[in-house]
Amino acid sequence: MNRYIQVGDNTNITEERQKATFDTEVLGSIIYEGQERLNRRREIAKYVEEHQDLHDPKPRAFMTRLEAIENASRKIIALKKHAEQAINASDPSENYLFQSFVMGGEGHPIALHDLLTAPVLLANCDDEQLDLWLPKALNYELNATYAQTELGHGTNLKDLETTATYDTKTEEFILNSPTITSLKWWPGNLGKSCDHVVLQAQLYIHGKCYGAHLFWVQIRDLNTHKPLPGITVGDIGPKFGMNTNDNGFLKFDHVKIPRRHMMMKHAQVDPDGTYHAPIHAKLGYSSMLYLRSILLGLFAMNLAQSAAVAIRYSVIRRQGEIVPGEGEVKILDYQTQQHRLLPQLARAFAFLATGKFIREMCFKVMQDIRSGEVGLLADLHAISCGLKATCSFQMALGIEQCRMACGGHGYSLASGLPQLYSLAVGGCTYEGENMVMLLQLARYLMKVANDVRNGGPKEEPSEIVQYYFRPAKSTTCLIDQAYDTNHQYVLDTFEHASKRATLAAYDKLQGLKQKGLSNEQAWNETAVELCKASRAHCRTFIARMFVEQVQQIADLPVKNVMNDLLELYLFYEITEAATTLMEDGYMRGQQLRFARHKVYSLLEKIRPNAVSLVDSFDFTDRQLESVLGRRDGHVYENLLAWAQSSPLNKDDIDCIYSFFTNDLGNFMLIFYRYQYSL
Ligand SMILES: CCCCCCCCCCC/C=C/C(=O)SCCNC(=O)CCNC(=O)[C@H](O)C(C)(C)COP(=O)(O)OP(=O)(O)OC[C@H]1O[C@@H](n2cnc3c(N)ncnc32)[C@H](O)[C@@H]1OP(=O)(O)O
Ligand SMILES: Cc1cc2nc3c(=O)[nH]c(=O)nc-3n(C[C@H](O)[C@H](O)[C@H](O)COP(=O)(O)OP(=O)(O)OC[C@H]3O[C@@H](n4cnc5c(N)ncnc54)[C@H](O)[C@@H]3O)c2cc1C
Repeated sequence: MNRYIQVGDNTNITEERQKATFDTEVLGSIIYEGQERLNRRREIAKYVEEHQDLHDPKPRAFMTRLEAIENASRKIIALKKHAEQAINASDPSENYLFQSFVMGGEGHPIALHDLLTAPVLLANCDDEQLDLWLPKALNYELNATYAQTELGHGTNLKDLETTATYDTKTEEFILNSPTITSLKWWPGNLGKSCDHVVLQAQLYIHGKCYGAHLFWVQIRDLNTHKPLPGITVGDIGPKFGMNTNDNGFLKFDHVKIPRRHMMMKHAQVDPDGTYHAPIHAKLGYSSMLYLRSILLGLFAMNLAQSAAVAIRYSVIRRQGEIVPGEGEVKILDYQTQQHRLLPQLARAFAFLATGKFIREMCFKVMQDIRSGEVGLLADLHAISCGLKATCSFQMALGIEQCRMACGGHGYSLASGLPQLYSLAVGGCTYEGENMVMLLQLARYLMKVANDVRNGGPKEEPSEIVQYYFRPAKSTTCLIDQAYDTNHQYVLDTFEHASKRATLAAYDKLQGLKQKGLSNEQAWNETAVELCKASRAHCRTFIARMFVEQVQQIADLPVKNVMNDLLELYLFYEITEAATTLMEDGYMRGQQLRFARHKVYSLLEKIRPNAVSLVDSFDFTDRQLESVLGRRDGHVYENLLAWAQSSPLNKDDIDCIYSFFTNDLGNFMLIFYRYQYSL
């Protein structure tokens, strides 16, 4: 049952909805973790629809960067005025929903503040500091961002150059940017909007460097918004995407801040300069841990949005015949189209299940840290780094695949897909460049491999890596066994691939060290294999999360369709991992062919449910910002209306004609006449 069936919709899409074998409402409540949340989502969306001041005056594709930033500023102010009435403003998930409906993902002047300030303060400030700063942050009396990356260093935090030198005489820190490469570069909303920063700077006391620490620093006057003395700040210019966000640069010239403006929950500096180290050296990196963990759910939604656009469009678009003489088919009937799109949808569901697990694990770790417990920190750091890299990469490729699957119209900004891609692909870079993130997970996996090679773990291993220590049930792949209804053999296959990749990287690393290479040289020469191991481990983890999620579904029709998607995900991933699996003889050609055929038959099986599956996400047209992905399927007439709203169509003046009216134009006219004897 698809609840979106409506009179007046394009019949091509209505007939798709009539084919649904499951209730979109039930799946929707699973996606949004409960019927109540799904209902709230609808209420908030309805509120946004009903208030015109929360809308864009024209498609954002037709705005200049400046217009888009002004529009975003106007809307965020309107949004804050409406918040009391529209949502439970103290509930972060309602706030996030409301903002995403109104603002989209391109950014706005308080995006970073909303995303990070409260979590960073809560994780890093002592009680007295929290009392002073948190209420102001929550009441929007100030607007802060997270200033870590510098012109010269983003990845390698150990070599950040901004200094915070403690002066025992005045009990102040002196902030300085000693070189051009030490300028802060990239922080969101730093360019024009924010007045405070959470600053990562190297702490120096009596000439000794204690590494990067966090400071709370005011950079602009709260009344005039002018930079404070000693501060140079500005926007870094247009980017590949996220252009309504004013990512900025920042330079300090011996700016003084009070001692108590160092965030002192974990590390402290006494008035006399005595330093107290934190219980874990990397606690100051917790904002990255937090964001990497919550980003996975966002990646899932970005991918689902692009699948929603491309799948809906693919049942409207008719092109060519499959059976000559039977008329043009919907492009979704082509196997190649299904093969391009449906695995993206399956991955979106897989990432959603994974994101939920990691988000909950992150909240637990944050809670533990507050009570002085850091036992799970390394586990979460490793897996969240690996998953951030794996999911953002597959999401970005998936969105681009959806865009290309829409042919020419996918190239138009009317599809919404180029904007979604340019926004989403940033996730491969921010919060840690993807290769670097895979290598962080690999560090952790090498410790696991060391235990495997040396007689087992010294202490109970985390649940996430326990499979490395379990003996394999079979030395060959059994995925073609018909009775593998709970997908255990497929999971065994992924586990085999992870173990093999991890141990191969480990053995290579050890071999190189035995040949006399230093740890660092050996690491660099094994880096590609290390990344492979991380990806394989992430694939195993995601697959397990998805299997467990589907196993828990109570509603049979939904469970059936989700099981189809799950199988598609699993067998598609097997075909992707085939080289590794066949390299050691674990999988045979016959099994690879079995996996491929499973994929093809699942594509056919899922095809009738495709539109209803994406409908279950309950995306509003405002959210999708896509003429191709319109819920009512009226694509062509709206493509024309969209094109006609282009400022270029405002009048009939020829741009070349106006060019001819100036001197250079006259010259060009003479030149052309001469050239072509006009
Ligand atoms: C719903 C959400 C809506 C979202 C809307 C999206 C909007 C997007 C906004 C985008 C905002 C973007 C913000 C940013 O990008 S902020 C800047 C982020 N920067 C990075 O991520 C930098 C990447 N670099 C690092 O993280 C580190 O430098 C790196 C981990 C790579 C290395 O650090 P370091 O050199 O100090 O450490 P080592 O390699 O020597 O490792 C030492 C050990 O420490 C462990 N470690 C490292 N980090 C952590 C951590 N966070 N927690 C726990 N442990 C950590 C590491 O594993 C090593 O352990 P071992 O020695 O035991 O192996
Ligand atoms: C849209 C966007 C928003 C951002 N917002 C913020 C923000 O709000 N606050 C903030 O502080 N920062 C922000 N950043 C900065 C971001 O966190 C960094 O760009 C990111 O961490 C990558 O660092 P980098 O730019 O130094 O890349 P580099 O480290 O220079 O990467 C370049 C290449 O070098 C490789 N490389 C680097 N080190 C290694 C290594 N050790 N081993 C192997 N390969 C390596 C990388 O894999 C990559 O291929 C943002 C960036 C973007 C794009």
